[in-house]
Amino acid sequence: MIEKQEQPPLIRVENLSKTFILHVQGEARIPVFSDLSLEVAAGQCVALFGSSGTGKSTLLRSLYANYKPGSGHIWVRHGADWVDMATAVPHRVLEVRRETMGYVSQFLRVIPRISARDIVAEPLHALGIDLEQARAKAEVLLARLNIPEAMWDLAPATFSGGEQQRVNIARGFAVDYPILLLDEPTASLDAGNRAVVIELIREAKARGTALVGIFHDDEVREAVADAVFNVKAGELAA
Ligand SMILES: Nc1ncnc2c1ncn2[C@@H]1O[C@H](COP(=O)(O)OP(=O)(O)OP(=O)(O)O)[C@@H](O)[C@H]1O
Repeated sequence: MIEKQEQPPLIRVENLSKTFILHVQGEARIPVFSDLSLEVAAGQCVALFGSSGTGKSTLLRSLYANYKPGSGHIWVRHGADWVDMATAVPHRVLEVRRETMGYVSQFLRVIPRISARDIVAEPLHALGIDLEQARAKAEVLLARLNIPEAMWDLAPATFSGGEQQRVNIARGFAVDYPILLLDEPTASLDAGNRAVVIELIREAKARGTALVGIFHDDEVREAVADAVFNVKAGELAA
């Protein structure tokens, strides 16, 4: 029997705690989670789980260094180094985001007058990929996500919610990041486009990407997640 090769971890969360302090409301304290530890390996997809308000989004945003945790570490494998996103200086955070860690948020940040094609191509071009090559990859992704060709030259400000979300997903998958964070990537998609997103996630896993996501859709979670992390209990279950 051939033993399954153990994959190396790409994310190591250690004893992470977060309390929001509302300075404009009399220093009110909102404890969200404490002492969370979690490892995510190459090729593994971990779904964050918990009822509304347990801190799934807060954890995901902390991994991306949008929020600063109160204590603990978020080690991410960045090339040959380990970078702690909890303490990294801003230029290091930006470097990790550019090269190592992608993030698909729920909503597209539209940029006036920039076409859908260029919004998707931009993260690749930022890595030094030739613009025409980056645009070609953007077109493949936009086509897979069923954005009609006639819309590729348009700025997505006027697109529907689902169309904007699909442009956002295309942008998130443009670069083959070693780590990808997904915040409800299928929230406003129909069944056909949900299936495309499932395929994209499976392809990323096969390439060795480590994924952490929030999937409210049971069907999507079951199709892609290898393990579920209960944010309230701080426990990982297969
Ligand atoms: N920027 C913020 N400032 C203050 N409190 C916040 C902030 N973001 C989240 N919270 C609080 O932290 C707690 C966790 O919120 P979070 O959005 O992480 O939960 P969630 O599990 O993702 O919920 P849902 O499933 O409803 O999206 C909530 O009580 C929320 O009010």
